[in-house]
Amino acid sequence: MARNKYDIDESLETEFSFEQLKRLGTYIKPHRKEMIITILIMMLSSALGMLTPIILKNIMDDYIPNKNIRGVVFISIALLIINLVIVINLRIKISITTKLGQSIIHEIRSDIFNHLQELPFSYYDDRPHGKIQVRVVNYVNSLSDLLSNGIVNTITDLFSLIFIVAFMLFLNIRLTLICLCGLPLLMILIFVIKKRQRVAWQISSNKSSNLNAYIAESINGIRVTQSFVRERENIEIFNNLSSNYSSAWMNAVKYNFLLWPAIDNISTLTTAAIYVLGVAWIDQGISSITVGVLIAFTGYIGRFWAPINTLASFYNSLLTAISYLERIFETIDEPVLVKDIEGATTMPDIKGKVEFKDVTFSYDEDAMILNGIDFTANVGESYAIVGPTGAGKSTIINLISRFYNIDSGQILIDGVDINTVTIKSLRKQMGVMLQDSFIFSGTIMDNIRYGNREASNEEVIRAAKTVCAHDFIMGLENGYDTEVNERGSRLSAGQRQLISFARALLADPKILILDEATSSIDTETEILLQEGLAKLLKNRTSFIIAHRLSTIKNSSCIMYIDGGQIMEMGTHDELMAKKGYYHELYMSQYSFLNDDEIKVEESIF
Ligand SMILES: Nc1ncnc2c1ncn2[C@@H]1O[C@H](COP(=O)(O)OP(=O)(O)OP(=O)(O)O)[C@@H](O)[C@H]1O
Repeated sequence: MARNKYDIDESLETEFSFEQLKRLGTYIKPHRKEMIITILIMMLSSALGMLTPIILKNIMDDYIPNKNIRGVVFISIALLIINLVIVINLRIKISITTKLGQSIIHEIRSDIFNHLQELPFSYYDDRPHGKIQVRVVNYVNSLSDLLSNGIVNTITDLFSLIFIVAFMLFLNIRLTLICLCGLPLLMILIFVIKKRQRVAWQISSNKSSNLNAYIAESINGIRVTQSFVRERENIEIFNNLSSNYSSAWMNAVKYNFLLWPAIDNISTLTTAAIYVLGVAWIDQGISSITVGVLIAFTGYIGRFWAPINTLASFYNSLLTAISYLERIFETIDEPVLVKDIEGATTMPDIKGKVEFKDVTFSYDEDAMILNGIDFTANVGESYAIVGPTGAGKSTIINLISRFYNIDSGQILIDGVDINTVTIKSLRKQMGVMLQDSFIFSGTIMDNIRYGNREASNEEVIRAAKTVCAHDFIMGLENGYDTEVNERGSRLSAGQRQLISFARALLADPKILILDEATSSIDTETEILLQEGLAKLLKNRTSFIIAHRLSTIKNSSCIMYIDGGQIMEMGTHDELMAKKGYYHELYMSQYSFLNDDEIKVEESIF
């Protein structure tokens, strides 16, 4: 998929596909027992409801003319009991269907969320997160009505309709045929608006997705917005997207509203025809039509159009739901591009040799990012990757953990091609600290333990001490049990980095990847950290990206990357002596210091 953003509509499925409904059926199938019970209960209610007009007919044609008071009282009690049973059945139905709808919704939502956990970085690179979120929350929620009431009501109403028509035919065939004349008219209307109505709902779901994407983006970027006083412009964009959504929704709902008045009119028309013709036929003395028959029949007309109304409303929600289902299933079906190959084996215990053999990689087909990367990192050595911004440094380290598939070449760990082992067994043995040191909502302890769920409190604290995070954590009101918000907004950038640093260490990895791990850490803490880091890096192969070159001066090897290629490789001294790219970069960082000051600065680290 091309990259999407909040003001770009997602593509629309063109054809109405019953596949979506068939798939929805697979979620409903395990609950068929409850569904059948509810349908049976509702059919009983509907059959009982059917008796009322027949009973009324008997009162009119028989009991009243014959002054049968006992019969009238008896029938009234029977009607009361019928109504009571109907009410109790309705209560049972609501309780079962509400639970049923919610559990199906939970299953669909879990399927999307579970799949999202598997999808590679590239999926998230390509679309706004708000558009993903709206599928998991809003779209799935919007199926609630369809699943909890829609299906049961529809099946029950279909049966009711069959009962009603049977009762009507039993009462009088002529009058029944007049009533049924209204149906073809309704069918024509549904056929005419069907396609437009479906597209209108698809457009509405797109606009709601755009709006959500923008809201999510604005919330994430609120600090920048306020710093650059962009609130007015943001409100304008929001108003625009919101009004687009409102108009799209109004347009879609307009089609839904077409059906009810149409049904009302057709129903009134047929009822009027039945009265006029019924009275005329009684007048002509047609024996099968009595006043009682006419009254009973008009009772059935109301009951005949009520389920049709519900069926039409089900049809409306079905079309709405399909536009959401398309998006939901699209996410569930999104191919997991970075996945285990067939027969993938478990990565043996890693020792730490990492080889890149002529690796090429691109995020988008038309822009090559890495071009022929070739290097070997030996067990237990530290490799620094430096170079200008956008050179491809983070990309290289993302490939070691196989966050993306490479285009060509090979990446080997201890001689094993990482494509041939399971991703889980590979990543479990890596300690990765990415540029974005993400903090999850929860305690500091939980956040560090993210690196190794089995780690004891003591191990967590030891890791925090190693990276010099312990002191600041103990300074928080509840120490390690202090609750932090999502993204760690109550922590400083450096504190967040220290926590994610500890998290990476806790996994006790043989390969450690640190992307800008110390960029926000003050010099004093960094000096302390260097000590811990030196201990920590011992016996581990590490890859460190750092713009502050003092941090990586002691690395076993420094790679200078530019334009997706390794331009230079060697120790700090070798590269300085070479007076090439690295030398230039180093000198540019310290150009404000004279030679003596550089010596002092260097001696610190
Ligand atoms: N998810 C992505 N999709 C498309 N292009 C990307 C993506 N991430 C990075 N790029 C592009 O790939 C190139 C290399 O990016 P990378 O993040 O590896 O650079 P870097 O050397 O780590 O930069 P910096 O020092 O600024 O972090 C850049 O041109 C960037 O625009």
